[in-house]
Amino acid sequence: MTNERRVLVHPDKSALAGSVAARFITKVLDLLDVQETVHVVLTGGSMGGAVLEAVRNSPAHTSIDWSRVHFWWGDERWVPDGDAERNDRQSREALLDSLDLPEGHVHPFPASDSGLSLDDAATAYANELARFGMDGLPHPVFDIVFLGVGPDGHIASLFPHRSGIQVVDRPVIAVRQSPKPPPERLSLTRPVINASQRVWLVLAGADKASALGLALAGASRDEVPVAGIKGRRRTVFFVDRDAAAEVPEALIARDY
Ligand SMILES: O=C(O)[C@H](O)[C@@H](O)[C@H](O)[C@H](O)COP(=O)(O)O
Repeated sequence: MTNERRVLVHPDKSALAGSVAARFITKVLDLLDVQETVHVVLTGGSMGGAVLEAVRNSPAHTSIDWSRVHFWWGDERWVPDGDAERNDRQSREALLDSLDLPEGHVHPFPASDSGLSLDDAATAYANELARFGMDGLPHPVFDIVFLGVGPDGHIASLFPHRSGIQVVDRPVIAVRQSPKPPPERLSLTRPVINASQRVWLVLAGADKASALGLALAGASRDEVPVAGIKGRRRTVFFVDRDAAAEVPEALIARDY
């Protein structure tokens, strides 16, 4: 079933993290058989870290030549470098610090103590994306984009009823007055995410059920931003039972 949205349901958070980690390892190995490098976008949020920890704890991850993998982020919180709130710090602690990665393959958003303004930081990240442009686009065509989903249906830092989810003329936006703290953030935009080969949304918990149900029932992206997300080849929602409570039965595949 190519390029259709699929929902894979797991019994609980830990099974979910383990299953996504196993699929990720297998997919990266398969991709590296047929292409030189793999570009992955990481996410903040609770499940983002849990999946990366499960990758680190899986002995199979050592079969990957990580020096051929690039890591980017879907969004970042505008706080100082090394702050515990930064998505990149969470990802580094969960996995990246334990890998042998060439420094130029890790692409964090600038931090609030970088000397750049928030707007200049957005431009700087757009320039970094452009250095790896593919298919005539000013950014990589990502192989795998991980996204968490907020209870309000936001993805990255694209929130309901805000202009960010409608932006199509830039790859990166500066976000102010975010409804989720901290108020200032940087985010990839929808066209960059949707140009990716695969979008893997990972979400757990009963507080996500309504957003997921609405998104799959055809809500607008303005109301529920995740509704506007679709990868070129695959869009998979990896969820636990609680998050799946309002998903139409016909869309569900159970991974247990
Ligand atoms: O900076 C952030 O917080 C995120 O990148 C955000 O988009 C997150 O992924 C969702 O809010 C889900 O977060 P939880 O899994 O913690 O609910």
